Order: sequence, then C-alpha cells, then structure tokens
Amino acid sequence: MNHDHQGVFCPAPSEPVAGPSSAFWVVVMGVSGCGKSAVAQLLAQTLGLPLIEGDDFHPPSNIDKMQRGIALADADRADWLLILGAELARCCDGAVLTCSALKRSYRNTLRSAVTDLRFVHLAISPAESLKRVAQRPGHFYPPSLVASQFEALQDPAGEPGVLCLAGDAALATLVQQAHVWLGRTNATCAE
Ligand SMILES: Nc1ncnc2c1ncn2[C@@H]1O[C@H](COP(=O)(O)OP(=O)(O)OP(=O)(O)O)[C@@H](O)[C@H]1O
Ligand SMILES: O=C(O)[C@H](O)[C@@H](O)[C@H](O)[C@H](O)CO
Repeated sequence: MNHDHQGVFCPAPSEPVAGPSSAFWVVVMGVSGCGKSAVAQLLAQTLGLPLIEGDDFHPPSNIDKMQRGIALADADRADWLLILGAELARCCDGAVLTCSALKRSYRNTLRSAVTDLRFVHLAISPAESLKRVAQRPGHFYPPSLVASQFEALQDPAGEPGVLCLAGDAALATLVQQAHVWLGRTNATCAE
C-alpha cells in the first residue's frame, strides 16, 4: 500500500488501481520520433494531469545500450515497464505517460497496473521516424536503431482502449482528436 504526493490512498501496484470515475490514465505510444513527448506534454497540460516521461525511467544500462546502437531486448524492457506501471498507479487521479509500448505484452504489463488504461498510438512511417530522429542532435537515441523499432512494433489497433492517430498530423489536431476520444471536447488545445 502507498500514498501519492497528495496523501491520497492507493492500493498496492500488484492490483490494478481504479481511480475516481473521472480519472483516466493515458499512454502516448509509438516508435522513436513519432511525437510521444510533444503530444503527451500538450495532452497532460490541457487535461490537467501529471506527465510521466517514460525515457526518464530507463536504467542507465538501457540508455548506454541504445547510445551504443544496440536495440533493447524484452529482458531490458521488463523492469522498466514494471516501474512505469507503478508510476501510473502512484498517480491516483490519472496521468499521461510517454512509452514506446511497442509490443502487446508490454502494453499488457502496463494494463495490469491501472484499470481501463488508454493508449494513443501515433503511427508514422519509417522514413518520417528516421527523418525526425536524425534531426535531433545530442539525443541519446541513434538513427541506426529506428529500423529495430519497426521490427518490434506490434500494431495495437483492435486492442481495448486504443486510439490510433496519424502521427504526421499537426500537433493541435492530434491533441484535439485525443480529447474528443477521451470525452473532453471542451478543452482548448494550443499548438
Ligand atoms: N505532429 C508532428 N508534426 C511535426 N513534427 C513533430 C510532430 N510531433 C513531433 N514532432 C517533432 O518530431 C521530433 C520527435 O518528437 P518527440 O520527441 O515528441 O517524439 P518521441 O516519440 O517522444 O521520440 P522519442 O521516443 O524517440 O524520444 C521532435 O523534433 C518534434 O518536434
Ligand atoms: O522501447 C524502446 O526501444 C525505447 O523506449 C525507445 O523507444 C527509446 O527510449 C526512445 O525512442 C528514445 O528516443
């Protein structure tokens, strides 16, 4: 059992957390460069929810591996996904999480942490992903790993609680579409 930063009582992360009926948890997912951080930041801001940046929770060994151009394996991602699930569960009133969540089993690990977890999948082409990743000087993730993201990706379309969006649309459009899907049509979305 634990408490979040506001002292709200939370069940242990081993049981999926169910919040107030107005609460929801959203994962913005997809391959490298698809726009997870950009969209999630706006979404969290306009929904008034905390933002959890999944990349901030990778152990140094994972960052080191990616920096050296080695794709993460299932075993590298296992503990990271459990930690992200615990972070979601810690936010009793909901949260927006950025996480690649490339495989169904990864999404199911996150689903086991909170009830009715939603996923917004930003789908982009390998060419667009490569272009965006190559344009990020100083970022730890190398363009040489982009192909491995698409090899690992299992399309979440058809799974429960999933919205698939074209990640090359304008940011404001993407956030607006997510709001409508979440039933929050009145919120204003800034570009
Ligand atoms: N809808 C969009 N249209 C045009 N450019 C975008 C869009 N979304 C994001 N970008 C740009 O693409 C780049 C990658 O975006 P972002 O960092 O949000 O992706 P990401 O999925 O979080 O990547 P990673 O997981 O690799 O960190 C950034 O330069 C960002 O400004
Ligand atoms: O599961 C993964 O392979 C990783 O989370 C990657 O997606 C990177 O962390 C991200 O792309 C960095 O930019």
